[in-house]
This record gives sequence, C-alpha cells and structure tokens, in this order.
Amino acid sequence: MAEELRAAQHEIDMFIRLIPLITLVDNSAANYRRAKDDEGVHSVVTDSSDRYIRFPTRSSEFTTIRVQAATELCSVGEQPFSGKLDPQDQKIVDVEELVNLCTGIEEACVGFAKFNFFQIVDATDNFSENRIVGWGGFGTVYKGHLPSGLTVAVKRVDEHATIFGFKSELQLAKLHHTNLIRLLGWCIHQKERALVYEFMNNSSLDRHIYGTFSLRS
Ligand SMILES: Nc1ncnc2c1ncn2[C@@H]1O[C@H](COP(=O)(O)OP(=O)(O)OP(=O)(O)O)[C@@H](O)[C@H]1O
Repeated sequence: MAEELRAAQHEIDMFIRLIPLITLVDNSAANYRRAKDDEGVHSVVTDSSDRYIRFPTRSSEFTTIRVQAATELCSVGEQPFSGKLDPQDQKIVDVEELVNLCTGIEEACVGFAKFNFFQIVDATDNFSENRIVGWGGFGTVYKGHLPSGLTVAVKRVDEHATIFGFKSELQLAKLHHTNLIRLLGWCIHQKERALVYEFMNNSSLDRHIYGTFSLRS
C-alpha cells in the first residue's frame, strides 16, 4: 500500500513539473499562429509581447522589424533603414529625410534645383491628361512648359511608391553626359513628390526601336 502511494506521489510530482513546459509550448503555438495570420507574411515571434520580426514572402520585398510600436524598414539582410513607416499602411512618412537628401544634392550639383509645387502645377496644366507622355515603374510622366520657355518632363511619383525609386533617380542629378537625360529638379509638397527632367524630344529608345504609338501631345 505504502509502495503504491509512493508511486502515485511520484507521478503527481512529475505532472506538476511538466505543467510550465506545457504552458510554454501552448503559448508559442498561439503566438506563431497569430504571427502567421498577420497579412500573410511569414513571421517569427521573438517573445510573448507584440515584438516580432516579419519576413517577406518574396526576397525582393522588405523585412519589417517591429519592436512594439516602432516600425523600421530595411532591405532583407541589411541594417534597418532610417526612414520610418506608417504602421497602418506601410507608407513612408518621413518626408523630412527625403527633403534633406534633395537639398544636399541641390547644394552639391549645379543645375539641380528645387521647384515649387505650384510651378509644377502650372507647367503641367495641373497634371492634365493631355500632357501625359508615359508611365514608369513609380509614376506618371507629363510634358511641362516652364515660364522660361524650357520644355521639361515632370515625373509625378505615385503616392504609394516607395522612397527607393525616388532616391535612385536622384543619382542622375550628379551625372552630366550628352547621352543622359538631365535631372533638373525636385519637388516635395505634402504627399506630392515630383522630379523634373529635361524633355527628350525624340521619345524613348523603345519607341525608336519598335515604333510604338506615341501619346505625346
Ligand atoms: N525626360 C523625358 N522626356 C520625354 N519623355 C520621357 C522622359 N522621361 C520619361 N519619359 C516618358 O515616360 C515614360 C516613363 O518613363 P519612366 O522613366 O518613368 O519609366 P521607365 O524608364 O520606362 O521605367 P522605370 O520607372 O522602371 O525606370 C518613358 O517610357 C518615356 O516615354
């Protein structure tokens, strides 16, 4: 009898020791499910708070590292990028950083200038459809006329386009070559982002090669 009681006591002790382990496994499973449900993005839960790291489903996308309320953007495998994201819709909200970048380039590059938004509106006839000359990966391109008589191409960046396309186009400001289109200026006004280029009258290379229909007015 005493032997049986000891065995029962031993089993109860074992069970009590297992309870924390079972709870831990259960929490991890719940957190993993919660992270997986988050916008269909692969996630890894780092602890039981709302700290987690989300990985993209495609390698070309960004990794979002969220530590509680703060969200930062970085390319896969890189250090977090300093631009901040609006956690609601993942839009870039740190316009200040872009303005600083443009201003810096403006100071360093002769012929690259800031345009007032109203100059852009005037030049493109308020982004008239008749002025559209093409669409690119991150915006619509309009033919514009400046008061000086210069004809320009105004690239109006889509509201939802990321900061990266804009940043890489800015590199053009540093390059001056007869075979390269000149980047003449920039404009950032509230949600609007635009780049101003010299207008290339002879249309794009693919139109020369394939002779496709031109929208140019
Ligand atoms: N400086 C320019 N002068 C005249 N037309 C232009 C000029 N820049 C762009 N376009 C027209 O607008 C179209 C879109 O140009 P954009 O540079 O936005 O995109 P892309 O070079 O085709 O692609 P991506 O955005 O991926 O670089 C071009 O195909 C061209 O027809």
